[in-house]
Amino acid sequence: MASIDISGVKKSYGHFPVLHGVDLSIRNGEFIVLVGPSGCGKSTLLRMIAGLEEVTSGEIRIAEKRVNELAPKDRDIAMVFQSYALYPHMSVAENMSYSLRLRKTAKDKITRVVADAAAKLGLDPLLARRPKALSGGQRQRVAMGRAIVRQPKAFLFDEPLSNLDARLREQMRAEIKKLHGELGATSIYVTHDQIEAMTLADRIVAMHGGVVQQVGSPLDLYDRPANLFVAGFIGSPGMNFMKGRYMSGGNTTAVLLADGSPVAVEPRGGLENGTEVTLGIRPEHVAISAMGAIEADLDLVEPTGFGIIMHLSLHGLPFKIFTTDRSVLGSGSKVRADFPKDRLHIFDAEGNRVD
Ligand SMILES: Nc1ncnc2c1ncn2[C@@H]1O[C@H](COP(=O)(O)OP(=O)(O)OP(=O)(O)O)[C@@H](O)[C@H]1O
Repeated sequence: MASIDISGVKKSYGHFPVLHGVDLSIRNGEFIVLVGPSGCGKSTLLRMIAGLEEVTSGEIRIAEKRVNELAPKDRDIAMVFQSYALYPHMSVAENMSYSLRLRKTAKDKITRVVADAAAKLGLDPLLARRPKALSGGQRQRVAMGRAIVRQPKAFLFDEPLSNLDARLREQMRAEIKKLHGELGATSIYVTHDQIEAMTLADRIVAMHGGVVQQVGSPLDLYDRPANLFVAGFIGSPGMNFMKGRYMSGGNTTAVLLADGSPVAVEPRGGLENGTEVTLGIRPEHVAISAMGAIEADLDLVEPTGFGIIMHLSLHGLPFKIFTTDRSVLGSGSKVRADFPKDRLHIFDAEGNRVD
């Protein structure tokens, strides 16, 4: 196990910059998830840590040792890919033991380590099979088994579950989390799936356009998103945004929306009167109420079983409410609601959070 330190890391392909300077310190044993939309540079960052891509500038240290110039095989890390990358002509046991055999590890130790990993992953009955006789989930487990037996300093995961169907993904996600609890190994996991990021991470690194937008615990990012990008990316259905002007005077502080209607907010010391802001509220935090100050037109209702997503228009703009109260289904074409003050987020003209 090891800490991983990334300082001032930049990457360009030719003249095209892909990462604009990443600083990140990962503690020994921590589970870090790099999350962001396609093209944000998360795989490039992971591949640089693995040694599969050169670092253009900056430094990467694993267990406090600079690794920029080290070949992947000398970095003592294990990578688990979405494609599994198993050897088709080898059995499960042979696939799992391959790296140890290469290192000329003693036979009895190999047997013991492979048996341990197989037991942890529920692979005992499959050890003699070839990969083609396994399901996608079982292959993914073998890929993890192969990583575990090496007892590396860190595990790097590149979208390992994206080839699996939704139910299996959920199951494997829980298994990876449980395994991390048992092994306590430093792990970096890349995904574009924010649910995977929320459920797995000790800390999430949210990326966009080659820039780290926020680093924090899953609930930090959910409760206090640093900017509009993180606010919109984390949470499903996504946060509602409304443009307006911040007004504070006397006993009232409000954001005046485009149509002039006021939404009462807590005062924000850093904002001047009249500043343009974006107000945000999550669909699950809107309080439906017959006496509510906000009135919106109901366009569409999506019952998900667990709850109901209501698609509305508020002053002509799309707006969503999520509720588990089924009685709203009979509520007609208008919905009244309140925005609880403590659930409102305010972002300044640059899109940064204001508290
Ligand atoms: N070998 C390469 N040569 C040129 N550009 C590249 C190369 N590899 C990646 N890029 C570009 O770098 C950017 C970041 O790619 P990267 O694969 O890291 O994104 P990502 O966030 O992992 O996206 P995805 O989820 O789609 O894999 C993209 O714009 C991509 O087109």
